[in-house]
Amino acid sequence: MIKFGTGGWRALIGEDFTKENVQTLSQAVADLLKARHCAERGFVIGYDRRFLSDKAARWIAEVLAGNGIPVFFIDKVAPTPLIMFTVKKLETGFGAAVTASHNPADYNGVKIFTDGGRDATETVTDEIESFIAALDPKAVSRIDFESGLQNGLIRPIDPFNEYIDTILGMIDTEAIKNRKLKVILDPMFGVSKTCLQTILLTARCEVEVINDRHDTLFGGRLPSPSTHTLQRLRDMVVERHYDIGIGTDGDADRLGIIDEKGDFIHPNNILALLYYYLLKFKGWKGGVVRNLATTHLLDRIAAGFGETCFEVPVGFKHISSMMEAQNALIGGESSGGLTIRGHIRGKDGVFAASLLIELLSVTQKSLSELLEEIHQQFGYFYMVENDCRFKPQDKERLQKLLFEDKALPDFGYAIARRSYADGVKVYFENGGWVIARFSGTEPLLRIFAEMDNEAAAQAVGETMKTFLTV
Ligand SMILES: O=P(O)(O)OC[C@H]1O[C@H](O)[C@H](O)[C@@H](O)[C@@H]1O
Repeated sequence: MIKFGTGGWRALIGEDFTKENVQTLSQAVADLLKARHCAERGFVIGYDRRFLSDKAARWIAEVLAGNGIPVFFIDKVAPTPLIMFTVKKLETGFGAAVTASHNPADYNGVKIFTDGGRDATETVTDEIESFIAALDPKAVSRIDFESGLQNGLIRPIDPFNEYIDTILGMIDTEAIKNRKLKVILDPMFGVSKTCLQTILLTARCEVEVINDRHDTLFGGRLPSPSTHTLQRLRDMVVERHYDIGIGTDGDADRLGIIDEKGDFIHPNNILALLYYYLLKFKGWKGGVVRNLATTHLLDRIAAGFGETCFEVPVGFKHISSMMEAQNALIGGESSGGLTIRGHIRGKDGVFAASLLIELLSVTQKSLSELLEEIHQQFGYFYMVENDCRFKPQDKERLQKLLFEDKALPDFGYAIARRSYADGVKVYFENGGWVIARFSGTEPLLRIFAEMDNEAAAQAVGETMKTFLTV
């Protein structure tokens, strides 16, 4: 079965991620391009370092070329944001990355991109799913990859320089050169190294890279930057006195940061740091877009500068749409993805990391100092995440309880309102909140709680978890 979730189609290799399904999906994409009369604009394809990614990228190219659609093929492992950037640059209108992003190693998948280098909206993925439903698997048209190269329908491209130079053009490299930062990079066996290392070296940072060999098992860890998965990076930052440690997820659209003390900077705080920096130090104007499981510290910063914070469901496609509608300055999620106005409309871990390096250089402050400044000014926010696995037979019970009965436990705080825009979110009168929602990328129920102190956030999260798991 091919079903799109929060960020593209992801499936277990050998179960649903099969050659046949990849070809079926590609034929449906070809049908969509023809139906929308944009087939002649072509299609960008790139892939990450996962098991079968390079082969699956060729399977997609063969079907699109078999349908007469010109394919721009990035024939080396590439960060997802670079592929999105290429969709924007070549104005193809559509493109795809073979990746399962931060999922476990036995997954792979396909992300579909649209105009301006952004994640396909639900309307587009719903349309692809309906083309799949209507498709006779025997009706897949394909040509061999080699024939596609020969007849020119498949064109190998190398957009690395343009992407790297564009990012270098967007950051203050002179300020970075003067600061002479010591940076350690952990690509988590993924694809960020070439771009990020080149950018940092060009800006004369001292750079060390760990975990960069090709290992489709990601060193046995989940390729998702977190306080646990970046343990080695944390140790090295402290032992070798780096100014910053940068971790990127499997396809480099998300990032995790370790500060000079070895502390993991939560993506919520990365967003707060960058938004505050752009407003205060660069004097830029504009609102911020966050999903409903991301810190409300952003609302406070926005209000402090006379700006607005916009809330959307989880999924970067929603962030992109709202950023566009509101011409917002920055948009991001607590899961570690962000972008800013003027860059691609999707999240970019390489760009976000480069901007943080600029922030360190321009402000001449450490991340922890700057974060303290923000907290002193706008208050303290603590978020806890309690993911729980549920058995498939339990999903129905949970859905009924939460969305039909609309039941809730007693959290001990007065409730201001609730939202059912994505899962259930309860907003307390004191500014705190808790959310429970089904992940669209993993078989998990995600529970997040944010309060003004850690103990309260833990307690609220636990109350929700106990209520749902008994
Ligand atoms: O919480 P989930 O539904 O698993 O989504 C977690 C994340 O997955 C992907 O990376 C999406 O691109 C993000 O937009 C989303 O925040």
